[in-house]
Amino acid sequence: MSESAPPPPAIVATKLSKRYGSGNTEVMAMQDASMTVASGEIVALLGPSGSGKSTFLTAIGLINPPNAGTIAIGGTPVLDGETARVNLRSFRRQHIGYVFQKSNLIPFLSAIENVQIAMQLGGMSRRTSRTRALELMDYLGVADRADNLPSMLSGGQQQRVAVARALANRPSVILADEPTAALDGHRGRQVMELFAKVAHEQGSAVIVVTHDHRSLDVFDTTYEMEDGIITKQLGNSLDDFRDLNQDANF
Ligand SMILES: Nc1ncnc2c1ncn2[C@@H]1O[C@H](COP(=O)(O)OP(=O)(O)OP(=O)(O)O)[C@@H](O)[C@H]1O
Repeated sequence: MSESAPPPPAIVATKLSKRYGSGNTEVMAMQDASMTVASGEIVALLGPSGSGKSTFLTAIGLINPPNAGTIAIGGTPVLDGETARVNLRSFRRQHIGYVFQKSNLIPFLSAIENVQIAMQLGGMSRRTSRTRALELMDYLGVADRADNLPSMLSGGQQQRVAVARALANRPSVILADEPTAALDGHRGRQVMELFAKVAHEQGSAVIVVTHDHRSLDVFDTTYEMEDGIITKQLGNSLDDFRDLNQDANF
């Protein structure tokens, strides 16, 4: 029996750089930032304010292209510097789920309609999208609030609905920018555990930007960003311990 090639990593970001402004207002927000994330892996990106985390995440999310570097998602080259290799809007809708710091739910739609709309934009019928939205909301523990407006939900419930919306189109990549910033420690941890569950059970690659060091144990790998530069910290995976042992000449 011939061995089949391993699947490509879900995310390969190579040497991403981004400059804002010019002359004396120039800021080098990201410099040669690289990261590879496997399907089913959940990664934390830490770093002080202004270190470039959102710049990196929005580049991977195909919202804010880098000036230089390449991004491949699931083996497909999508960005080469500022040049798009695919239709970014439809690629993003199909493959990437994005969760912002605030839930950004549409205030005049019910919770379930907020989830459905992500699928209906992709052409799914109202009825099918309602069934899937209910399943997702059940998975996330907010099905009982499906018909409430966002203003009637707690911050944690709103963030769960936002996560359901991000998961709606079964993205292979989920990106979350400080998703627990508005939540207390307990609810914040619940949301982080949810992301880990989605990564490990559904095989999505998940990157979470966070300042919350209390939930770091849910992540497989931790990266730190400082002055636009990313470095990998020791992960929890076997490979990292193997690497460490090799470094120490065991
Ligand atoms: N649109 C922009 N125009 C000019 N400068 C920007 C822009 N966006 C970000 N910057 C600058 O780029 C640098 C990196 O910002 P970024 O928002 O990526 O950092 P961050 O690590 O996400 O910060 P925080 O944790 O405070 O959200 C900062 O110096 C910031 O002021």
